[in-house]
Amino acid sequence: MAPTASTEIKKRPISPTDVEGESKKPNIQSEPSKSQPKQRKTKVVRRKYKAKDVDATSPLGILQHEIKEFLVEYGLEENQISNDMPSILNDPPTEAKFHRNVSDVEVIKLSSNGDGLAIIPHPIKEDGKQICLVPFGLPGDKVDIRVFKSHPLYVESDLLKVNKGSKHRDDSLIRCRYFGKCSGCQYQSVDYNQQLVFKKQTIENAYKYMAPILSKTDNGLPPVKDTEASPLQYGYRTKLTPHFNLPYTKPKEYPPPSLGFGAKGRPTWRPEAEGGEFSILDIEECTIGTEIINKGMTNERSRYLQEYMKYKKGATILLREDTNKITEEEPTEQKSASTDPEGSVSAVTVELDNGDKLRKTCVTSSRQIVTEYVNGFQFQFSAGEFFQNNNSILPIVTDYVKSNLQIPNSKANEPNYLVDAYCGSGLFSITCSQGVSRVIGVEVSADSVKFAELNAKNNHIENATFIVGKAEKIFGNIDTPADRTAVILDPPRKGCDDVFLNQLSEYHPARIVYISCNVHSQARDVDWFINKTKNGQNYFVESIKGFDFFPQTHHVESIAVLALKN
Ligand SMILES: C[S@@+](CC[C@H](N)C(=O)[O-])C[C@H]1O[C@@H](n2cnc3c(N)ncnc32)[C@H](O)[C@@H]1O
Repeated sequence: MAPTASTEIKKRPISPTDVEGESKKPNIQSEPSKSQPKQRKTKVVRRKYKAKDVDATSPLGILQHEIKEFLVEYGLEENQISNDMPSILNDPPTEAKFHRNVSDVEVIKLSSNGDGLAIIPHPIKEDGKQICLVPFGLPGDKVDIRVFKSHPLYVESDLLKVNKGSKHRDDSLIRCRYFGKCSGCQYQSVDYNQQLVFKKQTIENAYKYMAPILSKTDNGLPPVKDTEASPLQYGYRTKLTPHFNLPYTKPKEYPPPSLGFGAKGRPTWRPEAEGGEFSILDIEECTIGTEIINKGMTNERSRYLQEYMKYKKGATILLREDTNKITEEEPTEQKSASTDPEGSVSAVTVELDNGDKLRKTCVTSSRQIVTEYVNGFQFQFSAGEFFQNNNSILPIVTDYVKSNLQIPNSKANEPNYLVDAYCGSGLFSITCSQGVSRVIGVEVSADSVKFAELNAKNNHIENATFIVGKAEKIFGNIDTPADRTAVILDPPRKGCDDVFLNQLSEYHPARIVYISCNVHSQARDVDWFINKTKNGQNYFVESIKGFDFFPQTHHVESIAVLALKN
């Protein structure tokens, strides 16, 4: 069904959007001439380059640090690597010189978002160089590329051909027929242990760039621990969201637009990769998705192919795994879930080592309640709300968090407490509740708090209470003695704000366990907390460790533990 990729190397059409920050079309205006009223004179307005705002903890923000490091390592000045954006925008011959093919480029290192980084000759400056992003490039690869997009201090390219593979490259490991085109995975051609090494380096770099004070202080940071492997390296993702766009002006009849995930450039290095030549790839299966999620994808795809003409605009399809225990006594509750073309609910049955049998289905409605099991605890939540996406690693992560909450020098029977900021539907509050006198969870989503309360009840946890509110306002409501309280932080990608970190410092808990899906905002927050808040200097970073929630991708979850100095 998915069109096969063309092996021809197509020249990208020159487009205004191929220059960062420039989106306007050339503005050509006509003005009446005073002397000859009938003749029209054309005035060409030059297109201006305007840089986009970049979040400092996003991959583009981190790229600025990586570029600076390159300049130092290679003894280059900024003016040697800079690109003349007004000329690229306004002068087609210059543009053609920049957006060109370059052969036998050596990939030097990996960027924080898993792209290779290379240095190539500058197309205009005699002693100049360009810093180039090479998607799917690995350190040591020798590759042919096509530069297609310019930015003031770097360029972007498509990978055309791998001439000599890096020592880390083994393309026989690739399992996905879309790998090389899909923006989801970057590391399928890398041995799994090496992926874990790359992720450890990402964490080390994140602290180097984003925690400048701690990383320059003797004993400011402990060595980053080895990254914890995911028990499942494929077939682990319990949620996927394929999407599609529709044409702006719809003819009476048109073929189904592709349904899948975003494409990564227009590479030709894997001519066998499927998915078509679209910005959204046409995808029928995802190798990192669980078996039932892939069944759901097949079902929803065939439904989409029948019904796409009924949609008014593009949409995202939710695929969320729902797990229910099969018991002899009670029949499994029949919830609505993705059905095959014959109308039967698709299901997968799994038998665990302890003899428990689980029935998995795929839910597509964001409001439907789904269930997951972690370390013997049952969790329910709305399919559209946040829940971690890799169930296989959650027992390891929750055990690790729990083991790091111990208040030092505790005497037997002394009460201790747990505050779980950004608690969602109670994952850490509940899995860490045993051995703690009281747990208080705080969460901005009232829906998630409703489920946190339900999950505590269903798991017979009686020492947990949950508050709907912003973590930034939490400390007015917390009455537990700070020296007996550990705090878990698990904020969204953007991290914690200064208001929250100042209050946390004022509160002065005995321990802090900071879990993050964006190690760059974590590193920034840890540096700021210790060096810029009132009581921050009383803490030290006890440990930093990565957890591989997303094998085959560049993503890494990081847990930092902060403890009070003696
Ligand atoms: C990364 S999730 C972690 C959830 C939970 N710890 C888990 O593992 O399932 C972050 C959570 O923070 C919540 N959140 C976002 N901003 C918040 C804020 N300002 N105060 C409290 N919670 C917030 C989100 O709704 C989301 O549930």
